[in-house]
Amino acid sequence: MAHQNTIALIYSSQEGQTEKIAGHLADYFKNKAYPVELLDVDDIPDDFSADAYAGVILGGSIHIGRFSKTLIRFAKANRHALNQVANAFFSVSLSAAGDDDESRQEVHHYFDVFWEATGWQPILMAAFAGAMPFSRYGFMKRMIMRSAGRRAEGGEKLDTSKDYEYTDWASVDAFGDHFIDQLATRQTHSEAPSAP
Ligand SMILES: Cc1cc2nc3c(=O)[nH]c(=O)nc-3n(C[C@H](O)[C@H](O)[C@H](O)COP(=O)(O)O)c2cc1C
Repeated sequence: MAHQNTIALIYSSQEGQTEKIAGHLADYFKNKAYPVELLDVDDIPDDFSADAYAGVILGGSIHIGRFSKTLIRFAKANRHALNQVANAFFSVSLSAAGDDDESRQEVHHYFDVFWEATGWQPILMAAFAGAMPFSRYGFMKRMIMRSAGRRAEGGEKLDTSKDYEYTDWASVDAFGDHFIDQLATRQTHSEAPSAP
């Protein structure tokens, strides 16, 4: 059983950017003296219990319009326990790097799909811009991301010999601060004396 002060940070990542963001958040919380458990959703132990933690954050990336099946399954199975503790969700996608209406609609659509598939409405949510690590892509991913990348980089400027990162780390830190606020509010409420 985890210590009651611990934050569980659970991520699903294909090329490493969501894992990097989750790792960044873990360091951010540790620097503020919160114990953290960083877990890949694919390696979650069977006896995992969300309500053994002070709070749980889930993070997942989008590939071809979808979050990973394991992440969806996990959020759906644990949705009631997640609501018993401080909770948050973040998505990672290339759409979140765009500042046009189409990109914003895509980001909202991904959240809608997540809610519909899991039945879980997290208290705190954020959409972070991801990355295009061309050096990590095989043939198929390179082909897919070449056209998506042209949109992100403005046409022919795209250089597929480079890795691109769009994550705004200040907004990741701000998300961490909002989560700490939520933890503090819950703690205050649970410590408050009950009404006579
Ligand atoms: C094959 C592939 C498909 C993708 N499809 C989408 C997509 O449909 N929408 C989107 O916004 N981003 C898409 N992306 C971008 C990823 O969400 C982005 O690269 C993110 O940083 C990946 O995070 P991860 O490394 O944690 O898996 C795609 C990336 C790849 C490689």
